[in-house]
Amino acid sequence: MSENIELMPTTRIPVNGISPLVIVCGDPFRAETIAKKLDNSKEIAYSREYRTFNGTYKGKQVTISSHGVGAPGAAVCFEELIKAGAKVIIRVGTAGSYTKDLPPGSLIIASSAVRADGLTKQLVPDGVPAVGDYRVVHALNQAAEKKDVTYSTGMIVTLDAFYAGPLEFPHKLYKDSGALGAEMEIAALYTIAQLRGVFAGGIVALDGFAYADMDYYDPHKDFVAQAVEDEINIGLDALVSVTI
Ligand SMILES: O=P(O)(O)O[C@H]1O[C@H](CO)[C@@H](O)[C@H]1O
Ligand SMILES: O=c1cc[nH]c(=O)[nH]1
Repeated sequence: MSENIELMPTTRIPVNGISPLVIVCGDPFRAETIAKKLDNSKEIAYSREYRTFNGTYKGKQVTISSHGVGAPGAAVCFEELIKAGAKVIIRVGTAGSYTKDLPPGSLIIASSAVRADGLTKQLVPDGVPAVGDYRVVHALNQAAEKKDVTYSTGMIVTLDAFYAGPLEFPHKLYKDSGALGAEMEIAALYTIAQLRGVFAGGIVALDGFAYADMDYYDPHKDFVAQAVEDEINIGLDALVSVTI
């Protein structure tokens, strides 16, 4: 008789088949890169843009999952991970910088995110902040302090659009309001974590300036690869050290 394992509908992640400790990233190939750092790594699901691995890092069971580009698709991943058993979720992503003090190749740990996305507007009222769990953010800071990296901790902006239309992105307004950079999913992660009672954090590698002309966007440079490698190690170290 075959075992009846319940799978989540969209990601095909097995219910109760993952670790409570989860790293998420946009790119399914980055999920594989992270999984290669684990002992006994095993791919457990690959559906649409959602690729999921289980393995062991520094003696603890962890899960790695990709969520694709943009808040709506990522939200499906976050919700299904939580239904399957995730308790701590750390996003390891990329972003554009708002400040010359954080040049491409450096890192941002997101203590909070501006909800400049559409998804969270359909979940919670305006004015509800998207905040990282203080223990997860602290664990990320502690792990970053042990590495030779340039990083800062603060507010990030989560946008839906990547390539601009005739409307100008309000990057200057966000920068002047204190934001350090822009990406596309952290506000969704923090909002959903707050709603579902789980603990989230995020770290991003800067691949350029957010206000630059995206026609020249190139996230495949060596210094970006190095920054991504650094943040993966920081994310994994934080994940297995966080006390909640
Ligand atoms: O590198 P990831 O995790 O995919 O994150 C960033 O890269 C994508 C845009 O190229 C968006 O998903 C943005 O948030
Ligand atoms: O959303 C993103 C991701 C990477 N770099 C950017 O400028 N924006």
